[in-house]
Amino acid sequence: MRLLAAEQGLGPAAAAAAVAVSRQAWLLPGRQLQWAGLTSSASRSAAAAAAAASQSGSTGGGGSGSGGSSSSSSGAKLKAVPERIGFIGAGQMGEALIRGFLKARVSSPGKICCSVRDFDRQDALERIGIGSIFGDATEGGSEEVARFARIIFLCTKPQAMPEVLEALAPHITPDHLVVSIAAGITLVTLEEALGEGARVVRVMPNTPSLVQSGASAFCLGRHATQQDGELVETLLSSVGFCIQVQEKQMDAVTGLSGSGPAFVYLMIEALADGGVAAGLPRDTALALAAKTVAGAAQMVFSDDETSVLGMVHPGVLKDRVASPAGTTIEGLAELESSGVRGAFIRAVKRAAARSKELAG
Ligand SMILES: NC(=O)C1=CN([C@@H]2O[C@H](COP(=O)(O)OP(=O)(O)OC[C@H]3O[C@@H](n4cnc5c(N)ncnc54)[C@H](OP(=O)(O)O)[C@@H]3O)[C@@H](O)[C@H]2O)C=CC1
Ligand SMILES: O=C(O)[C@@H]1CCC=N1
Repeated sequence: MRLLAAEQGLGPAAAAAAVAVSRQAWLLPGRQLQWAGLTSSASRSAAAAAAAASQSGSTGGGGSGSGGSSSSSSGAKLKAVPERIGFIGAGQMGEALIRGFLKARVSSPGKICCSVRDFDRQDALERIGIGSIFGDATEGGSEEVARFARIIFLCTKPQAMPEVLEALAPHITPDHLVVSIAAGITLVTLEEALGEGARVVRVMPNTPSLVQSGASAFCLGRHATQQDGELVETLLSSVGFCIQVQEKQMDAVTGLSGSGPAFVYLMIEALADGGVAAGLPRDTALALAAKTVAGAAQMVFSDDETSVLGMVHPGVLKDRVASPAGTTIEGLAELESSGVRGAFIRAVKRAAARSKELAG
């Protein structure tokens, strides 16, 4: 398209517009995109705000800390959530959420409790100020969490969920909202295990929530109210981007944004290896690789003449980097001949399929 514009003697602006037209095919006509409950009419500013927040650094979503409000990563003022929050399991993802909520000041250490199994976990949580730490969820911990909190996050491995749900079920009342982050575990499984009328939300967060740059999706169970959805959205928005999806999309979300950080880390590591191979010291190579990935991701959310719903198509951005007969196109050709694009697609599909398998 760019070549065509040049052949027609168009200037850079007209050429950019021509590229925009070609790239807009990626958005289906009339498509409604929902970002954290916002409809497409508002999503451009939400996406731009998300990018602005992430540009402000790792604490970009952090709140003012006064007056009981904080800022979401979309820049909107969030009210601190008054309800007490319990975590059953607080490992990699549970602790990332706890730290993220605290950093965003959407909750406070006195309003959070955890059920954990080992002393290391207990120490780590005490160091961030959590005072109410209970033992194994299958040995009384769930009862104590249910007594302490009205919102209960289930953050154990999917394989541990049957016994955790069995232990928790007798203590769940209509006042509780149960939020599961377990890959693959369906709303029906959660609702059946927790008993008739249980208010359940299924969430797929990711670990960058720790630094207010998470990407989460959620779906509501049969008995969860709109207010429950708004509450979960408030919490997840405080630690990054959040979007409501249909449950049938949750395995795909898991394969993409749940597992995705690991795929990107592998890419950063490989880029840094390339830098070392080309002669850079390891630390310089790693810093350049990670900053390049972060900056490239932010560019997708930049608002230019080609953007649609606040996003620029990555193909447009890629084309702007690659000069004719330059360095980038040589590297891109190498990636394409190595099948990297297909490898990423297959990685997401395989991870999504594994999420489906975990449903049992
Ligand atoms: N890691 C990630 O990036 C993401 C994970 N998830 C989901 O989050 C969940 C947790 O994953 P992750 O944080 O990685 O796993 P971790 O193993 O790091 O954390 C799970 C924690 O749960 C604890 N636990 C297990 N059984 C009990 C019990 N009966 N009572 C109290 N605590 C218990 C474990 O303790 P112990 O160590 O003693 O076994 C562990 O600390 C999974 O369901 C996963 O699918 C979702 C999105 C992203
Ligand atoms: O690897 C896993 O199973 C979890 C779910 C998504 C990310 N980590």
